[in-house]
Amino acid sequence: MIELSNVTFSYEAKRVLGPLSLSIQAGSTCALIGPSGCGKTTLLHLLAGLLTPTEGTIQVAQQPLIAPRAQTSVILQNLGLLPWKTVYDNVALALINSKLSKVQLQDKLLPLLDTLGLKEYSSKYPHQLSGGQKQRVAIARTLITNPDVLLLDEATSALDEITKEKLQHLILDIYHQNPMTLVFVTHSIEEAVFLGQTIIIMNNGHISHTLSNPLFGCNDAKEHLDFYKQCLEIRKLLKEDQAL
Ligand SMILES: Nc1ncnc2c1ncn2[C@@H]1O[C@H](COP(=O)(O)OP(=O)(O)OP(=O)(O)O)[C@@H](O)[C@H]1O
Repeated sequence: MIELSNVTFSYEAKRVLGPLSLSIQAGSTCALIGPSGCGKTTLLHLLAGLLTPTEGTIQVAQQPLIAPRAQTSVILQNLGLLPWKTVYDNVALALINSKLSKVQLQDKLLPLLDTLGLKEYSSKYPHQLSGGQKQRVAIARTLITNPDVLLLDEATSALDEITKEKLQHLILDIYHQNPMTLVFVTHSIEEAVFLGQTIIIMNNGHISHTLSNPLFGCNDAKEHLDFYKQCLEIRKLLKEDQAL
């Protein structure tokens, strides 16, 4: 689904990523984890087509990626909600080019807002929402277009532990209902192990480790000791990388 071949990226003359080759299977989930500044967001922006590789190529769904794709949805760190639009209109914005009638739009939007626990907030503005509610609006806006690739940049980072867990379960449920290719940047080892089928550890613009995660997809993973063993393994690798 996603193929990177010898990709590098430089901001002005400074190379911050690569060369890096990577293959992500269609319908799988992939966590990107690593220390601050190692290039996770840059990689995600490249996958979104928001940045163009300095060298190398990226293919998504067998097509060269030369611009953002309509079927790829992205939630960036700032969420990109428009403060002057209501929850409903922020989500509806994703379908602005779809030529749906007002009623068709409502039929599509209201069930999704309901699923995400946002129906009662549909006429509220972003500043009237909590951090977790804003994250869910951003997720609703991306899901309404049925993306085949979903890219998340620290989607749960600003949230308290319980809200974070709820959102992680919601992301897993959404994935189970409609498995898209999900790539997410996280600073949380637990989030990587809970949501990542493949866990990619990055360091200094390179991939230092790629792990396949047998615990992925299990709703009650956090009830099992193996989950924490996997977390410890990743913690160890991250520490080893930083000691280099
Ligand atoms: N617009 C920019 N211009 C110049 N350098 C940049 C720019 N954006 C990022 N960088 C540099 O590129 C490198 C990678 O940044 P990136 O944001 O991809 O890292 P990250 O792993 O996502 O970090 P964090 O976890 O802190 O969000 C860093 O050294 C950063 O300073």
